[in-house]
Amino acid sequence: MASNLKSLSDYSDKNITDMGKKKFAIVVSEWNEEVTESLYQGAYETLIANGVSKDNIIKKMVPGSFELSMGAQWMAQIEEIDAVICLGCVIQGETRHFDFICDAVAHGITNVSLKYNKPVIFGVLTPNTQKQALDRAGGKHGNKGDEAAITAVKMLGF
Ligand SMILES: Nc1c(NC[C@H](O)[C@H](O)[C@H](O)CO)[nH]c(=O)[nH]c1=O
Ligand SMILES: CC(=O)[C@@H](O)COP(=O)(O)O
Repeated sequence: MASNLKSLSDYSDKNITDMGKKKFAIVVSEWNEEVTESLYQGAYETLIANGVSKDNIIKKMVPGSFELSMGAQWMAQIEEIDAVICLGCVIQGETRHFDFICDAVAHGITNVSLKYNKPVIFGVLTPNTQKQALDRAGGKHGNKGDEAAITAVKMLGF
């Protein structure tokens, strides 16, 4: 369902299990930092709102979304980490570079999740414009960071 039909920040909080002892890593891309920092704030606040301790949230930065897979792997291999949330924003430019980054990071994050048998959440915006990005990072379509965080919480309650 397109984001303009369902806010990224709307979710059911039914069946959320106790997150008091769960540890989360949030890996954030530095590219489009205005957007990714908003995604991080959304994810952080959503984790806290669902019972996660501030002391159990680790933030790590990577240069760009392409590096999210590597950052996710370095965090997922830490036994104490229960879930990894990857946040990025890849904005379409003039060339096909966008396609290669988006494809690589989607497959990379999936591979890390399956390799370490832990939720590794794809919280990466792939808009055509800066406006579309801002609309999905706390704007009219909600915050993709909220969605990524509640997805991690729900997966830990599987
Ligand atoms: N254009 C965007 C990038 N590009 C950088 C790549 O992610 C990567 O860091 C570089 O290719 C070196 O490996 N990254 C984003 O996150 N968003 C963009 O719009
Ligand atoms: C997604 C990108 O890497 C992109 O911003 C690069 O821009 P361009 O395709 O115009 O070189």
